[in-house]
Order: sequence, then C-alpha cells, then structure tokens
Amino acid sequence: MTDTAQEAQQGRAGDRLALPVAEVDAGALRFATSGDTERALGIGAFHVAVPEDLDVRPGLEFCRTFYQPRGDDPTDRHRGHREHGHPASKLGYEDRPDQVEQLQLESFLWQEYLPDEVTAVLRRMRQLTLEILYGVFDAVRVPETDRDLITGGARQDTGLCYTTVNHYRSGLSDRAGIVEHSDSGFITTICTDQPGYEILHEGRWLPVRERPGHFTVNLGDAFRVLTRKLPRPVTAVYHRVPELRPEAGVPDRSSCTVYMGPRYDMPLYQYDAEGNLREYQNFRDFSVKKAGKLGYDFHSRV
Ligand SMILES: O=C(O)CCC(=O)C(=O)O
Ligand SMILES: [Fe+2]
Repeated sequence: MTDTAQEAQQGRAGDRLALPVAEVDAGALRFATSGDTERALGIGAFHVAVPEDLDVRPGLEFCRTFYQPRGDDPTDRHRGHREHGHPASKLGYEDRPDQVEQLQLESFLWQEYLPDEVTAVLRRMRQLTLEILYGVFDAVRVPETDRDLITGGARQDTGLCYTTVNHYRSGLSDRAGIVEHSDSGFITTICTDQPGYEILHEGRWLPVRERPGHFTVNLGDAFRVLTRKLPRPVTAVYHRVPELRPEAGVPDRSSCTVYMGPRYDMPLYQYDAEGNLREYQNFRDFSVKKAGKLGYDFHSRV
C-alpha cells in the first residue's frame, strides 16, 4: 500500500484527522464497521450524524447572542447572560482566561433560562447523547444493571447533564481559543459552525477534518477511569482550539455542547481487573484537582 493510501485508511490525510463516523438509528449507535468502533474508543472521539429532523441553527444562533447586553426587554432570554447571575445554577457564565467565554447550565434549568427554541435543540441533543453513551457502554461491555449507578441515573436525568455555550472571542489575541484539556464526564456532544477543533493524536496535534451535518462526540475522564482495567479501555481525548484570528465577514467561532457525567456528590467508579465495580474517587475532588492542573478556578458554587 502507498503511504497516502495507508494514511487515508488510518484517517490521516493532509495532516487532518478524519474521525470514525457513526449514526444513531432507532436509538442504537452504529459505526460503519467494527474497526470504526475500535478506532473511536482508541481516539476517544468520533462523528455522529445530526438526525435529519433536527435543525441545530437556533443553538448556534444563541451562541452569537448570549453574551450581548440585554436591551429594554426584561423577558429576553437570548441576550444578557454575562450579567445574569443564573442564581439557580451552580455553573453559569464564565469569562475564561482563554478566548472562549462560556455559559454552562444544567439541563433542569434550560427551560427557565434559555429561549424555548434553544431548549428544544438541547433536549434533542441530550436524548442523542444518552443513546450514544449507551452505545459506548455496549461496546465496552458495561452491564446494563450497572449503568444507573455509574451515571447517577443518566436515563432519568438525575446524573449531571449540562450545556456549554461557547463564544470564541477572536478579538482577544495571544491566548488559546480553548486550552488543551480532556472533558471530565463520560461524554460530550459538540455542535459547531467552523473548523478549529484539534486532537492530540499519537503525540501530534491534528486538526479534525470537518464533516458537515455531524456532531463531534468526545469521551471523557469518567469513561477513562471506569474502563482503565478492562480489556477495552477508552481514551479521554485531549483536545483544544488554537487561537482564532478575526476575519472580515466571518462571525466568531461558536459551539454548543451537551455534557453528561457523574454528579459532583458521587464517586467515579472503576472496574478492577476481575470486572468488579469499585468506587475510585469522589468526582468533585477529582474535578477540583484537575481544574488546578489546568490553571482554572473550579466552579465556586459547586
Ligand atoms: O468548541 C469546541 O469545538 C470544543 C469545546 C470544548 O472542548 C468544550 O466545551 O469542552
Ligand atoms: Fe472540551
């Protein structure tokens, strides 16, 4: 095989990484081949087709308004989120040290704080994320009977599920778009409007090849810890967005995500080599330590 053909087969051509592709069909996650499943678990990231009847535009449009000052309309939920305070949330708005500014809201607060059409998009993304999570549990053979315990009840929405709405402020120079990190939970589904997402793959940072009409899905630390001693451990993908520069006529990069992980009052779990489930570490302790390593303050309200 030529080098180029080999690289294309491995999903690396022209120094862009082509991720494995899956779809959710009648609630079940399907990769094109079993080789794709293996690659997806090894990379810790893959693409999933956006369902045909899901229009993500209200989500992406909200990424372009949430940080704007609210006008005279006190009921406007599209704008004013920098100043809002979101008192019912333990997360809320954050001005990060990198280019990104973020609004993070738990799923039980979407209806209260977000425009209805944004809540509708996020709820569809949440359902899809749950189906993908269960598909990955199947792939690594996590027994059905353990899943409610491990996730804190992702199916009943009693685990931790939140959205992150990202605005990359291209006007801020000399800083990363979003600094390299792994996500802390089990899984994150990302909807974005522009390239920029990069993965650390075999020791090199590679931009991921865009696949229109697809979400990008990341596997996170909670999955890595859970499966570390199993025959098929999954990778918590290390990812980043490098500094973005302003371009005339091009809006700032946007993304909105749905994240699922353990609640902060729960343990992370891990299977031992015999396949027995053990408590590993309190998830809040794990998260505080990790934020410190990244140079972030951990959410002050959690
Ligand atoms: O904007 C992106 O593509 C990635 C965002 C991200 O990594 C995050 O919100 O954790
Ligand atoms: Fe991330």
